[in-house]
Amino acid sequence: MQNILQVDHIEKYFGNKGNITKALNDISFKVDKGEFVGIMGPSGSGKTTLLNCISTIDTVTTGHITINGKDITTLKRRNLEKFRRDELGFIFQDFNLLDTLTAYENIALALSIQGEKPSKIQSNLQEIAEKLEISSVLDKFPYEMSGGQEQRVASARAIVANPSLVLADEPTGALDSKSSRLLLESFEKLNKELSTTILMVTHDAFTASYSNRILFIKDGKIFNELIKGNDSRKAFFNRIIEVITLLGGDANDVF
Ligand SMILES: Nc1ncnc2c1ncn2[C@@H]1O[C@H](COP(=O)(O)OP(=O)(O)OP(=O)(O)O)[C@@H](O)[C@H]1O
Repeated sequence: MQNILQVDHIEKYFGNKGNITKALNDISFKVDKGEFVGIMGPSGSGKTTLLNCISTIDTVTTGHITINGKDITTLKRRNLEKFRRDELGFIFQDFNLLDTLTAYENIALALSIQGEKPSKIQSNLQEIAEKLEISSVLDKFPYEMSGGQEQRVASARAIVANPSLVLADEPTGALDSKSSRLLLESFEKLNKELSTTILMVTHDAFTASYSNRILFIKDGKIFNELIKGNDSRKAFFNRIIEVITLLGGDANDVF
């Protein structure tokens, strides 16, 4: 199995002498191509910091992160932007679509920046729009769409250029339960049918239950890992709740 992400003994400190927060404290893990991995943990456990370091938005204090064979902790600043554009796709909680562009234009932007031919853009985009069930809203502006449609458009934008790794930060955070389910079913489809590799941070057990493996973080360390294996999503959900309960979390609003 091809390794897409390797995180090696990373640490991240904030602050300075006398007032240091160790946000990440010796974290190591790997993600192979085609995996759908969830990251869970209580508030302040380091999830966002970890995602920011992997997405090259922030830098680690020590350790290494390798994405698709490149050590991003040693990449020069001027190469980072190109690296992000070519290798990573981002899905945020608040969609981040451009208001003045239609859904089609928002998605196509990612490809036109890369210099793709218009005909190639159209065929890639149509295929992904069908998988995400947004073909009928491609001519609409963000204000004309539901939150769920906006997030599926944002997801199409994240994967249309076929990045090595898609990073999602609380992607269902702003969605109602029906839209969340639809979005997660599309993630499942993209992961199974296109082998899209997804790393998703969430505090929500239902959302996490769509992934195939979950890393639990507490106080900047990985303290548990759950693998879905042949479990149904419901059985996996129950196992996630067990871990959370074991840790003293509330099963309703998880962490
Ligand atoms: N820029 C910063 N400066 C100082 N401390 C920070 C900074 N960013 C994060 N921290 C601290 O690092 C720790 C981890 O924060 P992080 O935001 O990664 O947690 P999280 O698990 O994403 O939390 P949440 O679920 O609430 O978003 C916390 O103690 C936080 O206060």
